[in-house]
Order: sequence, then structure tokens, then C-alpha cells
Amino acid sequence: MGEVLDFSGVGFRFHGGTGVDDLAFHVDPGEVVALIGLNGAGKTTLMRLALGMLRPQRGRVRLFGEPSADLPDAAWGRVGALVEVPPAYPELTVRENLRIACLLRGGDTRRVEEAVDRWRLAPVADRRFRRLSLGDRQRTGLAAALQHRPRLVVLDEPGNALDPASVILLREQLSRRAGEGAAILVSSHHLDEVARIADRVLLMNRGRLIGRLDTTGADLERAFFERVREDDERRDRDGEGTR
Ligand SMILES: Nc1ncnc2c1ncn2[C@@H]1O[C@H](COP(=O)(O)OP(=O)(O)OP(=O)(O)O)[C@@H](O)[C@H]1O
Repeated sequence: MGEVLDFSGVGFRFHGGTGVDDLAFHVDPGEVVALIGLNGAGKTTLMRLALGMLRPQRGRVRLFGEPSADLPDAAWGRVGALVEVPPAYPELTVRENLRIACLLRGGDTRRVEEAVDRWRLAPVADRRFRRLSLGDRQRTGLAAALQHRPRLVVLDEPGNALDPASVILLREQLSRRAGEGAAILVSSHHLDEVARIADRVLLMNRGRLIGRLDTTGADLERAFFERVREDDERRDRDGEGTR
């Protein structure tokens, strides 16, 4: 099977002029691709385009080899995502929320108890979502995104609000999904963490993908800032003033 997620020439502009341009990349089965960039670089916008939450104004997004606009509902069940806040019913418990998330994606609800254990949610499983700590909410959102064993995983800053033990858990779970053949796209601000989990790291700046970051070097932060600065300087020279 070819690419699970494929962008070619994708552009989207919000009113006011910001947005993303000319995005081209792909994620293959079994691969973890990380997206890094400064605040406002366009990472979340790219993910929303990948998930059909925004429609590209230019170019095309393909999932599982099909244009995303034509993807049948059942195929969306093969996707697991967490972008922005975890979607949940605040008055329902963790367990109830996981069950609903599983059913909505056509998953096997026997997986819910497995997810509760796997994400160490047992102590809060019968607590209402609105009463959870931020980290417990995030782990519930991650469990909901991954429990149905999606073939494509899209996570926007999944390490948000997680304690160090949960960060390790996240890393293990992503490696496991990738090992089982899922294609994984994550955004992050933590360069060291990204270097550990990603097969490829894509750099994003001012709405564009500007290349890959070599994660084998010693000073990742420095390499990152240099690449961003070079891109800024080049674009300012070329008179790309919009962002
Ligand atoms: N709904 C919207 N309407 C107008 N502009 C928007 C909207 N959503 C995002 N933008 C703008 O698009 C640009 C990219 O935002 P985006 O959220 O994709 O960045 P990001 O890389 O995910 O940032 P962060 O690291 O802060 O999460 C920003 O300039 C942002 O202000």
C-alpha cells in the first residue's frame, strides 16, 4: 500500500491573509512524521486540512489513496485524531466517553477496557470528564484517538499537559501503532522528544514546509532556529510580506 496521507500543492487562506501555501508531503504506513514550527506557523491548519475539517482552496489532499472529499464515512473510522481540545461530553465519565468515541468510529468496544488500562485511566474511569485534571483529559483524548487502532493517526501537540510518565507512555503507544503499520503525523514544540520518536521531522515556517530537520545533530534547537531564520531572510528579501 502506498501513502496513507498525501498532500500536493495544498493551499488555504483565512480571511485576513494568513494560511498555508503549497504544502506537499506524504506519510507512509509504519512511519512517524513530526511537524515542527513556531507558534502560528500553520501546523494546526495543516492538520485540519488533513482531517477534512478545512477544505483545501488549492491542491489536493488524499487519504488512503482517495481524495479526502470523496472518502466514504467508513474510511474516516480508520483515522484517529486529536487536534486542539479533546472532544468529549463533559457530563459523561471517561469510560462512557471512550465507549462513544469507539462506537462513532466503528471500533470494537471491547477495546475500551484495554485503552483504560493502557493509558492508566483506571483510577478516573468512572469520573465525569469535566472533573478531570488537564493531563487526565489529554490522556482520555489520546486513548479515544488510538483505541480503535486507526491506520492514520494525526495528533496536534499530543504531549500537551502530560507529566513525564505520560510522555513515555505516549511514545510507547505511538511506536506500537507505527509498528503495527499505522501512518502517524504529530506536531510538537519539543525538539528532543520529536528526535526520539520521529522517522522524519518536517519544518514549517510562515505557512510553508521549508524542508526536513536532521535530528542526528547535537544542537537541534540551533539547527531549527537557523533554518527558520534563513527562510525568513530569504522571504523578506523576495518581498513575501504577507506573514
Ligand atoms: N480560524 C481562523 N481564522 C483566521 N486566521 C486563522 C484561523 N485559524 C488560524 N489562523 C491563523 O493561521 C495561522 C496559522 O495558525 P495555526 O494555528 O495553524 O498555527 P500553529 O503552527 O498550529 O501554531 P501553534 O504552534 O501556536 O499551535 C496563524 O497566523 C493563525 O492566526
